[in-house]
Amino acid sequence: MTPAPAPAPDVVRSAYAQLVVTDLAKARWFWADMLGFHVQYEAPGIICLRGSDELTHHSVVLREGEAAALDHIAYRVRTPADLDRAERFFHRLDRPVRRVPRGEGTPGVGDAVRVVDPLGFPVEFFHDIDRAERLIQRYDLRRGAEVARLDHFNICTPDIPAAYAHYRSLGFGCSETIEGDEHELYAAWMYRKQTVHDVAFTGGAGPRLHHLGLATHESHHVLRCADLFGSLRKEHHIERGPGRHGVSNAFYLYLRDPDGHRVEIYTSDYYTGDPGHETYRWNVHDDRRRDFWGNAVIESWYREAAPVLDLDGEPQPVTDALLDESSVRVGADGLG
Ligand SMILES: O=C1C=CC(S(=O)(=O)O)=CC1(O)O
Ligand SMILES: [Ca+2]
Ligand SMILES: [Fe+2]
Repeated sequence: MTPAPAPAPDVVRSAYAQLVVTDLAKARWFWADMLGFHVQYEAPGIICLRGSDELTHHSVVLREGEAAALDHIAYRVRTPADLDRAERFFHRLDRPVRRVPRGEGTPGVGDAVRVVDPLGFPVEFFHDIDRAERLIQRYDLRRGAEVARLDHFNICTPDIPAAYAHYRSLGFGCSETIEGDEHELYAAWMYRKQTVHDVAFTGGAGPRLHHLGLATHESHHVLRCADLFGSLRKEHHIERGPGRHGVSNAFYLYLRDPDGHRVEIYTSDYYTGDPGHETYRWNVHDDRRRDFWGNAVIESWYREAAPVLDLDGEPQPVTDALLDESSVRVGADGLG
């Protein structure tokens, strides 16, 4: 008899991502100088970064290594007791689970639980993290895109319904979906904090990291970011946009860092915190779903994503997609 699922940990929000980059100096230029992250901590081979609004140690960690990859994504949980819940929850699913005491994991983070979730992603759950100086009104320190905070993870996975079911079992709400005529699920946006998403699923070979969503306060920060890359003859870092999303209604720009890690500069989505918040469902044939103005989605955005590591730092094998949205002939995408 299948044992009942253990109570889920109480996830507060998507909190940080640790990326492997092959040249820390080049990455520092992109993430700090161009995006405007503040360097909270740096030591040989590692940099911890945070946005202007963030009051904890970091939201992005760059670790130097041989090949670009996602080391892990991390969710903050509400209480220390939620670490035990996370450990039991994923043990019950017969998934790899590892306790990481403060000092043995990511700098600034307290005791943590790391797992490989049922989708194959390396995920950390933590409660304690060092506080950091309030920079919210230090306008004198803002630069580049002036990123304010990490907003979301977007992950590539071959089985969107399985991803949806897993995150529902963790208590995530669903703000928006992209569905076929028979309601087959192509993509979903899911949340714990009271905005459009903490995590979203893009159909494709996986487990792979599609992008990190970084929030700025205003659309002019998104535009300035694009202008800065253009001015410096670094326009090749711009992959998609600027534009207005259908899903989320956010104003966006997608960039690729020196290792190809994708980031989204993202602003002006909406509140989802009331009881019974209703999911908004887009049809996969609606040209406005991914760009509200009907602009095509560049093929690399559907095809390219970063590999992820297991708990021992080894790359995870990927499984091909079950559904391929880019093969759905949609006028705006125009992809065959
Ligand atoms: O954050 C996002 C919000 C919307 C979209 S989409 O391109 O509009 O589907 C993509 C995205 O997941 O990056
Ligand atoms: Ca380009
Ligand atoms: Fe996004």
